[in-house]
Amino acid sequence: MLLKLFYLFITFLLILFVASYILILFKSKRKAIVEMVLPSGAIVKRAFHQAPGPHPWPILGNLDIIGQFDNPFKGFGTLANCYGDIYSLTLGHTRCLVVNNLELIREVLNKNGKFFGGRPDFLRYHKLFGGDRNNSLALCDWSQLQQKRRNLARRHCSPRESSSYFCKMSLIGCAEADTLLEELEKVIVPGQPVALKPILNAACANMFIQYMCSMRFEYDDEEFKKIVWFFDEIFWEINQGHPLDFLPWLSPFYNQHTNRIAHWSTTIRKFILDRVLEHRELNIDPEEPDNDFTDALLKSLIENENMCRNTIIFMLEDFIGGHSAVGNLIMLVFAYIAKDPAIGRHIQFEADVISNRGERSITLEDMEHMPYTMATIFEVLRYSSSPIVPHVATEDSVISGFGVTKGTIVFINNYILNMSQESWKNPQSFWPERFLEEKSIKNTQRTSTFNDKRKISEGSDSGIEFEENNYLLSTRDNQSNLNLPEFQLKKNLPHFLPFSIGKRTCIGQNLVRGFGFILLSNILLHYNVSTPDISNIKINPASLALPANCFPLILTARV
Ligand code: HEM
Repeated sequence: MLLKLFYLFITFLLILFVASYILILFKSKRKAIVEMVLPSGAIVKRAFHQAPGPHPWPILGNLDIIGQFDNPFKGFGTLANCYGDIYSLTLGHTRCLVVNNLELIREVLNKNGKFFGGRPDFLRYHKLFGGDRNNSLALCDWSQLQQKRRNLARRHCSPRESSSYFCKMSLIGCAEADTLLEELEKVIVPGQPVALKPILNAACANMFIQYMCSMRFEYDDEEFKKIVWFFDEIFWEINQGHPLDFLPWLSPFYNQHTNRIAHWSTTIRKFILDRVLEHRELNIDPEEPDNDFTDALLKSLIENENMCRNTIIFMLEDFIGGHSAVGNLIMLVFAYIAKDPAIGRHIQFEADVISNRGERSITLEDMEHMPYTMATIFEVLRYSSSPIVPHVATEDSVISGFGVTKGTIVFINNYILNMSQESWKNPQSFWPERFLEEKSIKNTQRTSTFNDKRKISEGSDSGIEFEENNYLLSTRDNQSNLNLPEFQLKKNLPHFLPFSIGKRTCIGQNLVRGFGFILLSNILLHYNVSTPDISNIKINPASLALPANCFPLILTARV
């Protein structure tokens, strides 16, 4: 009897292996069928072979190869040496395409963006957004609702320099930075390391919540502290690969993990509902202009039949959650400063000059006069190469002559772009100066006001929205008097895509730069940052996320 069971089990496994292998081979051999328009105007269907790649195993596909690397994006780069800049992989049973150079990335995200608007169907994504990842702005597939949500969010959450939203961001950021400094004074014991990340994240969360919902929370509010921590856990989680993504049949073994993810996000949504929305819904006046993002969301409930109450709770979850990205980014800046104090001293030099040695807080208007500070933020973005959320082909298409079948996940390898010897001098070194250039005469002699800015990235497809820095002549004179170096941020680096390009580019990049700058500059204006033990600072390549419970730092008040 036992022997029979054993044979049955072996037969079952064999069938499973064979079925898996047939499915994998079928998916990898299938040609993409694409309609082409001939010069005569006639439309014909043509079949295209998929890009080559390593031969897949049953069940695992090529997960065995990727699993050998401490970071998948490093692995993608190594494989490019064997298979070229575009190649296919099979992860579990999912067909994937990896693109490794700028031209190909543009071809996917810009030229053919309409065919690659989907997102992967990972179980963890569903768990984070109430069982349906389409509730999330960043993890949903492209749709009309998404277009509407993006437009609404862009209006409020992508403040342009000339807008009133930008002034609002500056005021909120500076007020919260002052409160943070008071908070730090309370918790810092001279010479002792402090767990900075939760406090920094709380300050970022308050900046975001004030900007989007016109309210803030105390740093010792236990519920607030909890959701800030959970947001940070989610940011870490979402930046990690997980076996479940490609082997979803393992889910019974990861129940505890997925339940934990669901718990984090339901707790956050309950907080948003109880402590933010309920109070706001009572006070909404449809006749009054929008005061903030929450007003706009609540009004869209009345105006747009596609919107429902859940949609706006999820949108607030998504957008308030953006604060964790800023907190992690600034923690990373501090990590690099702790490793190389000269970087901190350069930023402090700029901060001292602009604020007349701390006589006033640093505001967003100072951003363009502190190019080294911004260059340091950009260098962290380059060096940590935040992965671009994978895209998915929504129909058969062609990239660089290779067929891409519907459902293929496309990995955009911006890590390889950021570490390329051709694009960057000594890419392995952390060197903010690479983002600076000497200010041209043309630029420094312009006479225009702070509000008179022309966006020069128009027509460029760089994900970074650069503004031309036109200083008032008087401001320039001040600058020379103050002896600031005549440098500016390099503009329009087409190979630098930290926020991606195309129709799903990041909506939060202006908030990142604005709030990130205010936090970094004001903290360094008042404190030196160091570490009790440099070996504690562990930074993963190709990741902007640090574990929620990460290294402490020593903050020493400047005299
Ligand atoms: C350092 C911080 C950040 C980095 C490096 C970053 C980077 C990115 C990248 C690479 C994408 C993917 C674009 C694509 O799929 O092609 C993205 C999407 C997105 N980001 Fe960010 N982001 C940051 C912070 C934020 C913040 C603070 C917010 C919100 C307040 C935000 C909101 C979004 C949204 C909504 C999307 C999805 C857009 C869509 O799929 O249509 N991000 N971000």
